[in-house]
Amino acid sequence: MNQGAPDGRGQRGPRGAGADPTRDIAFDIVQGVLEHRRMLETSLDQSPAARGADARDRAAAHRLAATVLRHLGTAGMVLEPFLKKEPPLPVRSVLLIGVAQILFLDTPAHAAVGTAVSLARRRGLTPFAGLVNAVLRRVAQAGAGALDGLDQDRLDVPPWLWGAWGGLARPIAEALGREAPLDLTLRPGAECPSGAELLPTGTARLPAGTRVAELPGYAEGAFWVQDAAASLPARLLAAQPGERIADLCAAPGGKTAQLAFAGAEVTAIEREPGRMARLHENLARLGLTERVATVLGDATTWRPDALLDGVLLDAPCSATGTARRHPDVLWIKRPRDLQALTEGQDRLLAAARDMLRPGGRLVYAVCSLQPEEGPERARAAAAMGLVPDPFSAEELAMLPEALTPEGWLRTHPALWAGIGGMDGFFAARFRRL
Ligand SMILES: C[S@@+](CC[C@H](N)C(=O)[O-])C[C@H]1O[C@@H](n2cnc3c(N)ncnc32)[C@H](O)[C@@H]1O
Repeated sequence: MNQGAPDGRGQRGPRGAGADPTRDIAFDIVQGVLEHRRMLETSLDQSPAARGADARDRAAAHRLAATVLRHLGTAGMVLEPFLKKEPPLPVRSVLLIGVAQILFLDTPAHAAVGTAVSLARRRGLTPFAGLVNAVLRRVAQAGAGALDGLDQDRLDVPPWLWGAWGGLARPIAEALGREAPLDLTLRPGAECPSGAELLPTGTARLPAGTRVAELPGYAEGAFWVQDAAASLPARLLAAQPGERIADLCAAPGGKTAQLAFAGAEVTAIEREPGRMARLHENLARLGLTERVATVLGDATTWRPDALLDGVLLDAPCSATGTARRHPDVLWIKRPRDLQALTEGQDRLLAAARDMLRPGGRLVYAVCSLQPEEGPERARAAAAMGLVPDPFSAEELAMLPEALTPEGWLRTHPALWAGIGGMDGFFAARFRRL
């Protein structure tokens, strides 16, 4: 029965002969990312094949599509010698799904080839079914040897990002080749879930692929999903009980929750209604609904009734620091996107400054590895009259490698590589005069 679906489940079954929701959904995702430059998650949500699919099929398709995107450059290079001319993009997507299964997932080669041919037929690509069969058979014959001599790290990162990451490019690329673990921030007093490793940040770490909603304690709000690095910016704002703090770009609310559990009076501002709904769900699950005020609106124009003690600005950014979890970002973002993002970051920085009382603190953070969104924005903030308030070695004693000479936080996926790495974050702290 096992036809080698990436989650080890059969291709056929109660859905009827020939049904293969995992690969159908994965195809929609890969096409959504490569053809329409839509994010992986958005492509999954919009996949016609995903409608009505069960959670396990969706999860398996997500993993398969993410594997394609994580190895996109390498998989393309593997196909190169076997293609006389460039096939149409949908055919290429079918081939990439086949290559990912043969070389990067434990799918038996005959199943990877056979299911790719069926996928091509179901997607109206029957004239190319022979090509798919022939090319993937040759890839399967070559096996791991197809990867000989390929610089996979280099191939799987677009050149503009490789250049921008400088000396860190290779270690980061190596780390991006691996799936990210599941990191959880525990509510105060909650126990570490069984089997989890407790990290120096206080984060509980579980293996990649763990389903959070199935963990005991999830429904009761004992923890929330938050990468180890993502837990640092809110902590570095050092919110005190009773302080008035705004979290300007709040959804889905991981940092809002940290601030609220620290005892601050938190106002969470979020512009997107759909994301605000997720923030509300998370606050409800964590029992924080009564303790956090929420505002659906634009943080560049919102102003508090009275000046604040602190502001956390977790600004929208290129999100290249999250590429381990979202390998699509590497292929969707373009250099020209940075300009609009940095202009938005500056508008938010200026708004944040104007919300603070004299002496009030601002932590600016981005989950980006790009210098334009990190150090260059910290300098722009200083030019706006915000006074740098460097992080100290004591504050970052659990992660001294992340403290820069300027007193900024700079994490990247190759830090803690031996225990699963972390997302790339930049953060800097300021005070208002
Ligand atoms: C990086 S995410 C925030 C993640 C969040 N801080 C957390 O830790 O869970 C950025 C969020 O800012 C929101 N956003 C972007 N521009 C905004 C604006 N001008 N005003 C309010 N929210 C905004 C986006 O919709 C998105 O939900």
